[in-house]
Amino acid sequence: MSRTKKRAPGGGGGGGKNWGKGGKRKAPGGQGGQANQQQQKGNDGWSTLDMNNKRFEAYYMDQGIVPQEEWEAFMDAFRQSLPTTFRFTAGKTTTRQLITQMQERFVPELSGVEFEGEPVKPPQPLSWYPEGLAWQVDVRKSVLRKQPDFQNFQKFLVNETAVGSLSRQEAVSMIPPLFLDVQPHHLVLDMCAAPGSKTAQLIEALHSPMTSSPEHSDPCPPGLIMANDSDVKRAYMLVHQATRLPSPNLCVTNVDAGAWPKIQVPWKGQDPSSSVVVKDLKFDRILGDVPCSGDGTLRKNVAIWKEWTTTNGQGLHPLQLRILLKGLGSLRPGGRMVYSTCSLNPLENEAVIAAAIRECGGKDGNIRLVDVSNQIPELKRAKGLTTWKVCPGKGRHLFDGSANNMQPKQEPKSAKADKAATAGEPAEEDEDAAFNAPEQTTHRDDTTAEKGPEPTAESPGYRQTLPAVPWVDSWQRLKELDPSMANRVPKSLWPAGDEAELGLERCMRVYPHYQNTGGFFIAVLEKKGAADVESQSAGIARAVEAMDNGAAGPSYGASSKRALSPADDTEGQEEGGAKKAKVDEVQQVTEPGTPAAEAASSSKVDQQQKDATPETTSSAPATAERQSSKQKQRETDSGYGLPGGTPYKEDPFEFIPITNEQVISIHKFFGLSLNFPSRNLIVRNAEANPLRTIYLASTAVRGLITGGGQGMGVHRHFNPVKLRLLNAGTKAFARQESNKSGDLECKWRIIGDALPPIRPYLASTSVIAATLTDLAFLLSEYYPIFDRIPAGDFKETLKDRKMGSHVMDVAPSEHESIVLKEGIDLPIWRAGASVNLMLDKADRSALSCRIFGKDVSTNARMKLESNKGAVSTAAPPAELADEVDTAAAEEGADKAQMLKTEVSEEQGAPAEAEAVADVAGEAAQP
Ligand SMILES: C[S@@+](CC[C@H](N)C(=O)[O-])C[C@H]1O[C@@H](n2cnc3c(N)ncnc32)[C@H](O)[C@@H]1O
Repeated sequence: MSRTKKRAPGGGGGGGKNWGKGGKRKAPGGQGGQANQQQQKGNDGWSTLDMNNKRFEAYYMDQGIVPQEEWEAFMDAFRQSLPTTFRFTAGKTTTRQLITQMQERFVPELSGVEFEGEPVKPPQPLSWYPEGLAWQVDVRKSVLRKQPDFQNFQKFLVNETAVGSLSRQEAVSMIPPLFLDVQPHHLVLDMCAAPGSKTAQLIEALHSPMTSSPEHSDPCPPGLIMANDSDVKRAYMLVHQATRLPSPNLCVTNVDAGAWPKIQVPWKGQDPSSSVVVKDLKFDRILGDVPCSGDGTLRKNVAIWKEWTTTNGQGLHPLQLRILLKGLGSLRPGGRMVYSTCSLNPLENEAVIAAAIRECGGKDGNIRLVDVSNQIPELKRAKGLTTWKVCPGKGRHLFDGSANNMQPKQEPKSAKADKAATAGEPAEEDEDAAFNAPEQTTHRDDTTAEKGPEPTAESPGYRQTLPAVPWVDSWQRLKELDPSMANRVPKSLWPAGDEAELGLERCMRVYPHYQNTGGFFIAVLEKKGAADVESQSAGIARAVEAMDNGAAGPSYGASSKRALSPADDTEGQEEGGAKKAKVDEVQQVTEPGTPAAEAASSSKVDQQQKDATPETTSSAPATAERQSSKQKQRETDSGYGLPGGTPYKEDPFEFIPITNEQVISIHKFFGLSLNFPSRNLIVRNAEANPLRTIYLASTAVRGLITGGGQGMGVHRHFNPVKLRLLNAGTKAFARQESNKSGDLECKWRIIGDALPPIRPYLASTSVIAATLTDLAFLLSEYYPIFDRIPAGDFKETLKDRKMGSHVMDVAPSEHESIVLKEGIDLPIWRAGASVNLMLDKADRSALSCRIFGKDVSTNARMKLESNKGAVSTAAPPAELADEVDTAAAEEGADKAQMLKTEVSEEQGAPAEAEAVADVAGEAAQP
């Protein structure tokens, strides 16, 4: 059998030169030279691990996840490193330019490049991703970094990633959001969102559904994206990521999705005479990209080869089911939820989907799997399984006989264990360790081996060379064999016979050999009901507007008080006769009297969840007793969380009164039109006082923050406490200190990232027309005093403008034979005698490379000069003596630094900065 670059059946994959040089070594079992005994080692140190795991092969071969004739291609693909894949941000003004740059510059530049003596295919768009937005290069990241041929391309990727125009993301990870079909008016929940690759796609889709064209982008759509993660550090990663894709519609929360709370919001019907009432928030779209064993990521996380055991997946099943049920309970009729994992294991996939549908009433209930087989037809995928096998825990002790011929024991385990204990014999569980131990036992005896060549992976005899798996036919059978084990294992792991009826074939399995990717599982579920039911975003907006106009707010009354007890507040919110999705739903899918919920809570993962998330099921008084007075004091000092829950230390989210003098000065200076959503401006202090940063939120976000009734401690509103809200909206205005502050009419500048949502409301007096020549000057000039600005309209208009923040509107134009095809808006600061482009270093470099094909910014020049030992030491012109600090402060600060400063100054504790630093090295997950 050749272990070569066999082209994958799915086309497009497997054949690229994206793996290291294969070395062969003698297999532990003594039969060398086969693909499954291959060791991968590239000259860039790709991996020296043994990429074999016979238990893995035996387990999945028995599950029948791919046909025998594809087995070799399937396993072979897993042993190769992943290609590099990335996506351009949909709907940004730069997106089309960047795609053109790929086509016209990098595809030709990288054609004919070789790696390890073989040609590498030039970058190509992923055929199944809309609008040519996603691309693939058939070399792994480390090669891109090290090979000189890729240097310019690598720089391009780094620059554009830093400014949010591009996201590196594994191809399969891009799939789930595509099936959600997010629209601008949708209320969207991403239940397990960190580190945020898919959240980014959801944000993009909300603003510009699957398009590369900025004309169809809505900078402040009616919908909402709520990105949640139960791990607080990872949730702060989401906050950090959000700075790359600023959106007024984004909220970041930090709760256990398996105990997703009921959220109340103000709502008003379409009838103008109706009053504002309270509604439970129902989402139009939900993504449940749940925690999983991750064996579909073998190509990236090579340690899994060694660590994988048959029990990896099943411990997560209860948590996955709880999260899915909570999601389905929070969906509006006609709403859609996508459940996904990067695991191949049916126990984490089809078994979870089937149990959830059953729990919601089965095939006649209110949840159905959507047939998406005609959507994204270019994406090759396999159907979901309608049957699978279960090997519960370390089940080997349940059997007699050789590993290849397991017979159920004659006596139930418990009786035998008792006897053994009496006789002082070792516990039989030791045998399980043997099955799951790293050594791989092959079961061809030596005589067979001598008889002929080893069967190839695609021949029927191959399975005999792998260990047997201790499968148990049903939960009832397990109960007969080992009642105590059965008590700890959920019945919902096993197929119940109704899988085909439930439509499990509609699930999707993506395998690595199909299109040179990792492995992934995706299921699209829908809550039955009219798909055209109005999104709650419209009712929330009507309610918020009515309250702005003096209508009475809703009465949260007793329900709000009840919500103070988290134990009361975790029940499901089904409509239309669906069963309630309770926190203990796992219990309901097991044999009566079987405490499967115990199994759930005894699983390691669950325990970790409990450690990391609010104790939402504990009783308040009991917890209060446990708290030391010191801890109580700390909580009082730093904010409040739910009683008994993790303290919630965030500064409050306060909307600034529109009568605030700073808001009035912003309105006047920028000539904002009357329909600018001034009421949606947030600050992070209890006094609602604009000190350094003002955030802009969408109306749906305002409804969410102000809903839920009265808050606690420093928090005026309850929802932020309940959801442990970490971030809302996007930074819009920053206070600009200047030596000439006294002369400023308005001390606030527009933050560049927030230009898209603010630009439509700006008066023409805040915008200054410019050309590419003016932009080239501002990018490359150390001291951009008025006298040095190229003669023209920009210079003349600028001189007449007031000191402060303006927008430079660069029209399509030409400079030194470089053509700018599409106009761009950029923030500038008009100082006393100079003007500055208000972009940080990364933005300047990226902009410069994108337009001029090289970095012409002062930053690059400074680097170059310092390398040559000739840094410009010329003093700034006298005109700038009292204003250089304004420019330098802005230009010198990169985003991360700005973020840290702002966080530590505004939030008292630099929690976000710390979290970002802690997780900085973490690679984006699929
Ligand atoms: C597979 S990752 C999600 C990847 C993410 N969707 C992306 O595309 O970047 C699973 C995430 O779930 C989070 N998680 C684990 N248990 C959770 C729970 N009970 N509730 C919410 N999030 C949870 C983990 O912290 C982890 O960040």
